[in-house]
Amino acid sequence: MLRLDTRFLPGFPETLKAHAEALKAAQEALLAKRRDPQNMLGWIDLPEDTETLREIRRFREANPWVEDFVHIGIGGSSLGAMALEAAFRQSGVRFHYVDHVEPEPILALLRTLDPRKTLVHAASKSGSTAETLAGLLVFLDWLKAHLGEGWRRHLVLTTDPKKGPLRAFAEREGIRAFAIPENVGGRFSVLSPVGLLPLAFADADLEALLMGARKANEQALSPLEANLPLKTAFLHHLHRHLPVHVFMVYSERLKHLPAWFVQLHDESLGKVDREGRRVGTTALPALGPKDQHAQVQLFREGPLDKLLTLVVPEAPTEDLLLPEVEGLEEAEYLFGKGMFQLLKAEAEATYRALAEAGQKVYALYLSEVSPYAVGWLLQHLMWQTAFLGELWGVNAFDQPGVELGKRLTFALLGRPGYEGLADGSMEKQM
Ligand SMILES: O=P(O)(O)OC[C@H]1O[C@](O)(CO)[C@@H](O)[C@@H]1O
Repeated sequence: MLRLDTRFLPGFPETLKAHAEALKAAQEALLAKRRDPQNMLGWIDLPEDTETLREIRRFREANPWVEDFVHIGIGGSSLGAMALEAAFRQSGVRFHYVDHVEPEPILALLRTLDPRKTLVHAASKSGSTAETLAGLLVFLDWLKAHLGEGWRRHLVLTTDPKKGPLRAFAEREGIRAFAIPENVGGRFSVLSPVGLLPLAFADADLEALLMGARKANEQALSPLEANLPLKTAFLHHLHRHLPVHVFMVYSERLKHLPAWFVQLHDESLGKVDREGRRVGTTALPALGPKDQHAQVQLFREGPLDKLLTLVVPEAPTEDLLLPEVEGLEEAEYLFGKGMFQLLKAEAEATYRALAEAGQKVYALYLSEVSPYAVGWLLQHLMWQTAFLGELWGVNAFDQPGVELGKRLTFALLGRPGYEGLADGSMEKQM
């Protein structure tokens, strides 16, 4: 379960009420877009897709031999899987992420893997992302060299149901390929097979994850009083003059969650709006308590240019008692306490210290770090982003700003059709 705490933002409930009509209009405008698949709102329906869940389960059961799972994908095609697998892995399967194109770590990984026990999963909505294709080329070659005709059993793809080079390749070669629904974009795809397939090999509780996400859906479809994502979206809207948004999570298990959120927030909302204005706030990832010893100095005494969200678990799923040790009396105040009590106290202390410094800060409490609560949180954040897109007058589901860099890369690599871009005639193409 998720709970919002705005105790250091006085007047927020009244301001929220005063804007109820505008927020209702934003909610209605977003929901009206669900009728057209072009609007890319298919992520709302993913938590209901029990058929895909069954298929993924069957695939996992049919492949009990997997000891190493290599996930090739980048951005939305890897960050969510990585965040959830790190938090909820229960199996002994080892996970490796190829979400980069640096040769040395890939070579180092290949030297440790046994191809007979390795499953390679390449995930890409478009099926044409250069980094992902490069990784796939290397691993395909490696599988073929070691396994001959047996390589097909060691490769699984997740991509668009109809379009793109990966879909075509899967069909030509008869490789198992799961689908990201057409109307689901990469950074909203964590609850599609992009995230669910690796999580199935992690033996994570997928039902609970999806059940939690359905709770966020329930809230997002409710009137304002019960609509948590609309409320947090409004918090961001109210503070849109603050350029930095710190997303600070008090959970080691969720250490990769801020990176997933950064892509969701920045790539969805950093845009030119309908009036031609540049809008957006810059999400900054932070992890408590580690960043208390790295970034909090800046948050306390640096510029008052931030809205901070602290994500804090309310209870542990398991706790550790801090024992008494003779000779370490300096730590006496810790003796007999649960370690979680220290974590909670640090989160609360940082919350108060940041508010005292004059930063704008609110907390989102997670009942615990469980698949259910985190599924709820992820879907909540996707709704928050979608509502913000409405409030800021931008399309939260495209990313035109990344295209030029991609085209220039193609030109630099001599890809046919992109000639001229790399040699200074770029301006002509812009
Ligand atoms: O899933 P794909 O198509 O490989 O894209 C990977 C990532 O690249 C982007 O398109 C940005 O270039 C992201 O939106 C996306 O998550």
